[in-house]
This record gives sequence, C-alpha cells and structure tokens, in this order.
Amino acid sequence: MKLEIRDLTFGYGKKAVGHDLSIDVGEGQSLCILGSNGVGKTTLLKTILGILKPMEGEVLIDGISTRGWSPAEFGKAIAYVPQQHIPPFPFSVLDVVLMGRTVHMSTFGMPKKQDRDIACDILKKMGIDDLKDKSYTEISGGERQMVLISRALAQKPQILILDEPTSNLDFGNQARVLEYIIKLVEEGLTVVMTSHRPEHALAAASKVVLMKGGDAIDYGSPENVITEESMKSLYGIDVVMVDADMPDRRKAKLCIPLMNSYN
Ligand SMILES: Nc1ncnc2c1ncn2[C@@H]1O[C@H](COP(=O)(O)OP(=O)(O)OP(=O)(O)O)[C@@H](O)[C@H]1O
Repeated sequence: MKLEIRDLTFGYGKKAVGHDLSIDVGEGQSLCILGSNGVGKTTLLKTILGILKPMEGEVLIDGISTRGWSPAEFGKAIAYVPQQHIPPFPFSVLDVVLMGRTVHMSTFGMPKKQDRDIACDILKKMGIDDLKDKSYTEISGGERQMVLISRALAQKPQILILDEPTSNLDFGNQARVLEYIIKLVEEGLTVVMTSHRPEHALAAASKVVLMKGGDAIDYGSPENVITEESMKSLYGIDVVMVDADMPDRRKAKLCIPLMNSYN
C-alpha cells in the first residue's frame, strides 16, 4: 500500500506542530523520520494513524483520503508500535499479541485457533516464544518492545508504523529488530518509523525526512540526506561520517558525534 502525505499541517487543537509536509512511501519501502526531541515526529505518526485529524492537507492510502475513516478501517490497513505502553492489567504476552487480531474479529468475537496460531508463529519468528505465558507487566522494557512489535504484526497490516522501535533494546536486539524490519519491507510491507539514530536510517530506510522547527528541511535517500552538514543543522553537534568496510565487501555508513573526549 502506498502512503502519501499531502500538504499536511498537523498539531493539537489550533496549535500547529508541523507545517505543509508532503512525503510518500510506497509498497516495499521504508521511511525514517529524524529530528530532535519535541520536533513533532510522534504527532505526525498520530496524524497518519487518524488519532489526530489533519489541520490542513491530507493523508492518502493507495490514493484514497483517510479523512472520515473509522478506527476499524485504519486498523485493517495500519498497525502501530508506540514508544511506550503501560499495561493496565497483567495480561500474558500471548494475550497482548492476540490483541493485534482484534481488528479481524467480529464485535465481542473471541480469538479462534487460527488467531492463536498466527500469534504463536510471530512470537517464534521474533525469537520470544519463551515469553508466551509470562505476564506482560513482569518482563523488561526491551522484551515489551519486542512483544509490541509482535502485536502489530499479528494485525497483519499493510502499513507498519513504529515510534522509535529500537529505543529500549540492547545492542543485539536493536540489530535483530532492524534486520526484521528490513525483511518485512523486502516482503512488501510499507514501513514508517522514527529514530534518534542516523545509522539506523542509513541501514534500514529507503527514504529519510529531516524535521526541524515544524518543517521538513530535507527528504530523499538516506545517503543523500544524512550528511555531516545536515546532522549538525538537525542536532546542533558536529559529526563525522565514516564508511566502514563490511566483511561481505559492502560499505556501512556510520555517523559519529565529535566529542572532546576522543583522543
Ligand atoms: N497531547 C498534546 N497536547 C498538546 N501538545 C502536545 C501533546 N503531545 C505533545 N505535544 C507537543 O507537541 C510537540 C511535538 O511533540 P512530539 O511528541 O510529537 O515530539 P517528538 O518529535 O516525537 O519528540 P521525541 O523525540 O522527544 O519523542 C512538543 O512541543 C510537545 O510538547
């Protein structure tokens, strides 16, 4: 599914957070939104998800405006992995993942065997099936992040939206989640994510948008958009871009902040 954001102004009530944004991301592509704290990344995601109404402009899915869509219509197309999720009850991990199946059930419907099979299969693919029967309130923040990604995938969305998907994860799980996102994109999913890690955008995104002061100051391929100059402009620090030789002869681009402590 193609996601288009056309001349979008978004925010809370009458207060605009972002202005006149136009970006698109197609099937089998991923878009990463970079920008400093409080610039409006989550607010943009909430507007795409229909949680907030556009102040001006439109969000289109496969060319159709989502204005007036019901939560069920959004739920069938888009799944969301939020930054933080505080559970009100001690559901089991499997129950949380099964919640992703709700959009495919009738009102008051109960999960069927097929729903359980889908949920268990995703937990296996994410490498966390050993957590299945644990209480969601008694697992670590990083494990919870993996469970939330599983819940979103159980929804079988066409578009997956992730707000800082690697923020709570250890070094290994960050790489695993990024690899998994890359695989899902290769399989045809449309992904939109936010990140505070330029390397993650370089590794996993087809397109990057840089947000500053409510505007998109640059938008395009990660290699073109993520530069020493643009990162200084975005985050106010000097950075050095380095090409690292990977064992398979590929190059990986790294973005290293210039700190006085290096010697
Ligand atoms: N519910 C709300 N009502 C009014 N203003 C809000 C609300 N939530 C966030 N804001 C404001 O909107 C602006 C953008 O916030 P947002 O959470 O979208 O930023 P962000 O780029 O996702 O930040 P971070 O990187 O820290 O997660 C901030 O100034 C914030 O204070």
